[in-house]
Amino acid sequence: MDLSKVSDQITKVLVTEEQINEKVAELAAELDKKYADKDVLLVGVLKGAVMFMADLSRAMQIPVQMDWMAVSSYGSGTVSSGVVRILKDLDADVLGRHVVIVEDIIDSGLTLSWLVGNLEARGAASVEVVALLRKPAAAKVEVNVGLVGFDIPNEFVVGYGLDYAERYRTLKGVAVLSPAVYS
Ligand SMILES: O=P(O)(O)OC[C@H]1O[C@H](OP(=O)(O)OP(=O)(O)O)[C@H](O)[C@@H]1O
Ligand code: HPA
Ligand SMILES: [Mg+2]
Repeated sequence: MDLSKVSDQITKVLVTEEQINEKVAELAAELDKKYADKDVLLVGVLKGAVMFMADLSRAMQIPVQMDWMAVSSYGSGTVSSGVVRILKDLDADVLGRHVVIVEDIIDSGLTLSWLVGNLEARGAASVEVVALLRKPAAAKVEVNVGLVGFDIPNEFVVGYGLDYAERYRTLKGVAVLSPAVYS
């Protein structure tokens, strides 16, 4: 859906569809170079990373496999609970494989720091993170991120996979949600 359809529910467009496309191509090229001769498993974090995973994986020119995990720390609110739950685990065994976690956003960092530790503990050969968005001012824990698309301000955003109470995921760009929608 075009951002213009919800102009009354957002305060600012942060990243346009065009900017996302350009950045996804850049990130894919970097991953192609880095993992040229490696057996790569892209791990998408449901549901937010669905759009990013679909675009990033197709922009890559090396063969990769995809798998998915669903973890949740937000529920229907706008602040992380800090408690990470596995809602759906991987189908693949990551032992000895090069894992690239594909995330839509690093906010507090709690989800990813937990996830990186979890996959390392399963014996992955390497675990790297590629995130489209990051909120540096919201970090509660440091996450060692390999690649980041855009650093954004500490405001609640929606679109390109990111939701508020399961809405707005299908927007083509990323925008700041008007506080009037959730207060
Ligand atoms: O850095 P953090 O503060 O941990 O926040 C980031 C995580 O929160 C969101 O997921 P959410 O739990 O909302 O699930 P969803 O992807 O299904 O919307 C987002 O997709 C990240 O996975
Ligand atoms: O700003 C956000 N928007 C939507 N989902 C999120 N999950 C973490 N941060 C965000
Ligand atoms: Mg969410």
